[in-house]
Amino acid sequence: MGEAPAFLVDDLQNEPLNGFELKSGTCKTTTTIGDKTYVIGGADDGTLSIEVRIFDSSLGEWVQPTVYGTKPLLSKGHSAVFLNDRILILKKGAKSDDQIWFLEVDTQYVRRQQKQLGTEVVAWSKGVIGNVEKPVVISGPSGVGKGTLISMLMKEFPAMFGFSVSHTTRAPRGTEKDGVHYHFTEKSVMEKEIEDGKFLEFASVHGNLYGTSVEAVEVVADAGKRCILDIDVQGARSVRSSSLEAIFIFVCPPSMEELEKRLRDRGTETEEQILKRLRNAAAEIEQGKSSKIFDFILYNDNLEECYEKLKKLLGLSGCVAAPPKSAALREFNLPLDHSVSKIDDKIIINCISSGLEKESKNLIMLDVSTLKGGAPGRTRGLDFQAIGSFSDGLIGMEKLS
Ligand SMILES: Nc1ncnc2c1ncn2[C@@H]1O[C@H](COP(=O)(O)OP(=O)(O)OP(=O)(O)O)[C@@H](O)[C@H]1O
Ligand SMILES: Nc1nc2c(ncn2[C@@H]2O[C@H](COP(=O)(O)O)[C@@H](O)[C@H]2O)c(=O)[nH]1
Repeated sequence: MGEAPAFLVDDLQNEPLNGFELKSGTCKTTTTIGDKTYVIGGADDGTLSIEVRIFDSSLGEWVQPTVYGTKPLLSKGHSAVFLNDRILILKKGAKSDDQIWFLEVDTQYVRRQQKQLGTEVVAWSKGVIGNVEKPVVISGPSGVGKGTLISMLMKEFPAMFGFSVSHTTRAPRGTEKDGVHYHFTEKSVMEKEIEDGKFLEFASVHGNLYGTSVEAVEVVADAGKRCILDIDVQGARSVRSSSLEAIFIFVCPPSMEELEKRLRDRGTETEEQILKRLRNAAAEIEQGKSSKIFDFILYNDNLEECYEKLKKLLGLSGCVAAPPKSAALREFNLPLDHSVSKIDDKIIINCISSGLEKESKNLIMLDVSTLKGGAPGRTRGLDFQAIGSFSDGLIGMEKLS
C-alpha cells in the first residue's frame, strides 16, 4: 500500500481510455479491470524495469503486488491491451525478441500464487512468436539410458531440440562441463533461488538437490527449439501439475540386472552411490508405470530400436533433419509511432512511418487466439501478419514470414 503521486491520481481520474500512455509523460499506461487499475511503466525511483502498481478503487488504496517472472526492461514506452486474464504489452523501440510481453493478472498460475501468499500477485511472461512444439519430459531410473537417447536425438536434430540444463548440487563427473551438462551449484545458493521462485521444479534425488530453473526452459524456447527435460519422477510430477504443457515419457530397463550392469559399466558412481541408485530404481519404475504422470512408456532394451520408437512418438520417423519452422526467428519491428486496437482475438497495430515526401502506414495483425504456456515460462503461439500497407490510398496484402 502507499501514497500515490498526485499527478498519477489526476491522470487516473482524467484518463478514460485503457492501454494508452498517461499524459504525465512517464511512459506509464493504465488498464482498468473491475475495481483495479493496473499502472504499468517506469517507477519513479530510477529502476530499469517496467514496474506495476495497482489502484483498488473499492478500497481507495494503492496496492504493491508481488511480481513473479523476469521483469521486462524499460523501453521508450509501450501499449497495453487487456485480454481476458492478462495484459498484452507491446514495447516501443525494443529489439524484435523483446517487444511482446504479457502481464498475467488473473491466470491459473497467478490465482494459485495469490492463494498461497494471500497477497495481490501479478506475473510477467515474455511472448514468443510462433508455435514451438510442446517440451518433452524424459524420466526413468538412473542408468536406463535417458542421456544416451537424448544425445542421439540432439545429434540427429540439432536445430530442432534444445536441452534444459538443470541445476544440481552433486559434484561434476570427469567430462561434465558447468553450464553444459548441469549448472553445478552450492546447496545454499540453490535453496535461496528455489525460495525466490526461480525454479519450475526441484527434487532431492539420490541424496542431492536437482532442479529445472524457469530460465533453463525459457532459453530453449527463445532459440525457437523444442525443450527436452531429463528429470526424475518427482520432478515430472511437479511439471505435470505446472502450467508447462509437455509430453511425458518414462524409460524402463529390460531388467534390474541389466540396469545394474549399465550403471556399473558406466563407471561414474562409487559402489555406495550405485547401490543407492539401484534401491531408488525399483520405486521409480513402480511409480513411472502406475502413476498417471506419463503419456508413454518406452523399454530401452535394444538401443537403436528404442531410439526409433522415441522418434516415432515424437512424430520424427523417417524425418529428414531440417531446421524447425521457428517463427521465433522472424523479425517483427514495432515502430515508436503506432496505435493499437483489438478486434476479437486479433490485435491490429497501425504503424506510421514518415518518409521524406509522404507518410506511409502499415497495418499489422497480431493473432492471440492460440496462446499457449505463460508464467512461469514464455507465452507461445503468437502469430503476426502484415494485413495492409497504404500510402496515397494504396493497400497491399502480404504475409510477413
Ligand atoms: N540400450 C542400451 N543397451 C546397452 N547399454 C546402454 C543402452 N542404453 C544406454 N546404455 C548405456 O548405459 C549407460 C547409462 O546410460 P545413460 O548415462 O544414458 O543413463 P541415464 O538414464 O541418463 O542415467 P542417469 O539418470 O544416471 O543420468 C551408458 O554407459 C550407456 O552407454
Ligand atoms: N527432478 C529433477 N531431476 C533431475 C534433474 N536433472 C537431472 N535429474 C535426475 O537426476 C537423476 C540423476 O542424474 P545424474 O546426472 O546425477 O545421473 C536422473 O534420474 C535425472 O533424470 C532436474 O532438474 N530435476
